[in-house]
Amino acid sequence: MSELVFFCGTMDCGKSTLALQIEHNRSARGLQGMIFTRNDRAGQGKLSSRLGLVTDAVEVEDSMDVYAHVVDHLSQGGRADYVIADEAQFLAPEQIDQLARIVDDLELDVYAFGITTDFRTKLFPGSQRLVELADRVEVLQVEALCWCGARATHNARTVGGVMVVEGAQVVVGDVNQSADEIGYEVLCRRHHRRRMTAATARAAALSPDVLPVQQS
Ligand SMILES: Nc1ncnc2c1ncn2[C@@H]1O[C@H](COP(=O)(O)OP(=O)(O)O)[C@@H](O)[C@H]1O
Ligand SMILES: Cc1cn([C@H]2C[C@H](O)[C@@H](COP(=O)(O)O)O2)c(=O)[nH]c1=O
Repeated sequence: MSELVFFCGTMDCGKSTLALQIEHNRSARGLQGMIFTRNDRAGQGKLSSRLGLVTDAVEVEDSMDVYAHVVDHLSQGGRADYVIADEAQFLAPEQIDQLARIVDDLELDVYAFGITTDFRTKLFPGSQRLVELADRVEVLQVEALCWCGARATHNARTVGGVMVVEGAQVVVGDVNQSADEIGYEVLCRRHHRRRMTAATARAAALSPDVLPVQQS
């Protein structure tokens, strides 16, 4: 029975790497996948992992019907044995419904990968729809870590290392950006709630307020 699987986790936990591994293992056995992505950091029509691997993919545009795209491909004599959708949080809810239809009507496995929540801990609409529709939701096992060593569960947006809570939901970016750039950092819930990033924790530790007072 084919299924819709949502592989999720924080940023930088290995989702795209797993997508590329699934693609590699299936293509090594002669299967052919249809790979979708949207807004990958490597550019339009790319699925890339921080381990340096990258493959070509179909860029999902706003108005695209992903079900119709696969049907067109098949009806023109193309082959698709399974479907991968990376950065699935950026897909519209209707496009997630189209992925489910690929599973149900075309009987293809669909593997979707994405972060569940944004920098304000709110579900992305595409991820919400995946949680609602997926046959299985798998949380990635390679856990990203907060600066304190706890499992990172949330994504923070930063400017110069300082967490921000205002702004557009979608801003393509990466972890470990240099100062002044908009970047991201994964945090445990405790430190996300306290807005305490690695940089602000370091600054607080160095502050004279928290140094032991020398009595003479
Ligand atoms: N130099 C490195 N050596 C080993 N593993 C690395 C290295 N750089 C990144 N990684 C691994 O790659 C993961 C990020 O993979 P990626 O697929 O890009 O994540 P995601 O798609 O979830 O954002 C990191 O959590 C880490 O495990
Ligand atoms: C938290 C958050 C993230 N994004 C963007 C930043 C990246 O371009 C992607 C996540 O990619 P990854 O492969 O999982 O690292 O999402 C965003 O636009 N808005 C957010 O709130």
